[in-house]
Amino acid sequence: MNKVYLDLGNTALKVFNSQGDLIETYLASDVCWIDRFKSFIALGGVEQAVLASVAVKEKEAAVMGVMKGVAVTKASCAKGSWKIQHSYKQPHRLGIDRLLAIEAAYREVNDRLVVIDCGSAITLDSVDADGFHLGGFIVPGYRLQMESLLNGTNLTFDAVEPAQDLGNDTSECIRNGSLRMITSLCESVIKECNPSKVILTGGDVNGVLSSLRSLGGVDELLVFKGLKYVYG
Ligand SMILES: Nc1ncnc2c1ncn2[C@@H]1O[C@H](COP(=O)(O)OP(=O)(O)O)[C@@H](O)[C@H]1O
Ligand SMILES: CC(C)(COP(=O)(O)O)[C@@H](O)C(=O)NCCC(=O)O
Ligand SMILES: [K+]
Repeated sequence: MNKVYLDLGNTALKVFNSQGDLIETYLASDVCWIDRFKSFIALGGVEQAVLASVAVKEKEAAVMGVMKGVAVTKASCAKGSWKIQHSYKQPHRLGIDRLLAIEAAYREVNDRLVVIDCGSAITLDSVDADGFHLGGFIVPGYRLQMESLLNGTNLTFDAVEPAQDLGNDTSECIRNGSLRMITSLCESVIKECNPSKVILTGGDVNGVLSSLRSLGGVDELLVFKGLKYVYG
């Protein structure tokens, strides 16, 4: 497996091989995650890596520190040939995971699209038929919404599955409220942008936010594919 593709988000580090198989996942909440990643690299099979990182610099430095001896290419909007032109006033400020996801999606759809990434944060990005990034939205992901209520109020609640209905106890009101808020945001953006395709990605699309899958297609490999398209 000589070359790997790394997606370092605020919650997870995902390692893909060149075929797009997810071969390792490390959650930041796991105290030993960096040691486990170190053991993986110490196996010696990895010679090259392409890294997409939006993590805090300490976490990124820890990942880079483990990869001494590996030739690492760090993805950035300033490096590589992109089909997406974007709208950010300061281009380097756009999260590289967002840029890679819309790059991959646009290369496949070649038309107006909306990409929704449900991870630590939820991002929505709109692209026109010419590959121009019209802009987007960033809101706290589902877990962060729960954490902010736990941290900022006296509320306690259970881990019930969220649904779209009105809640009849505190837990239902909170969880369903967040799901409803996220769903409504997605629907209103889709309505306004009128894309020919909506693509959903990010860890929560397979779990707590799986009801969003009715809004479009799902592609868990968008960031990987973007890395592969732009950096080979
Ligand atoms: N402590 C945790 N234990 C289990 N799953 C978690 C934990 N924290 C986050 N997750 C889940 O991990 C997934 C991470 O999503 P992902 O899109 O990879 O996030 P990011 O790109 O922000 O790192 C989400 O489904 C999230 O709910
Ligand atoms: C918005 C994000 C925090 C999402 O990160 P994630 O949920 O994938 O961990 C990340 O794309 C980021 O740090 N972006 C930089 C700011 C911006 O895109 O405007
Ligand atoms: K995200």
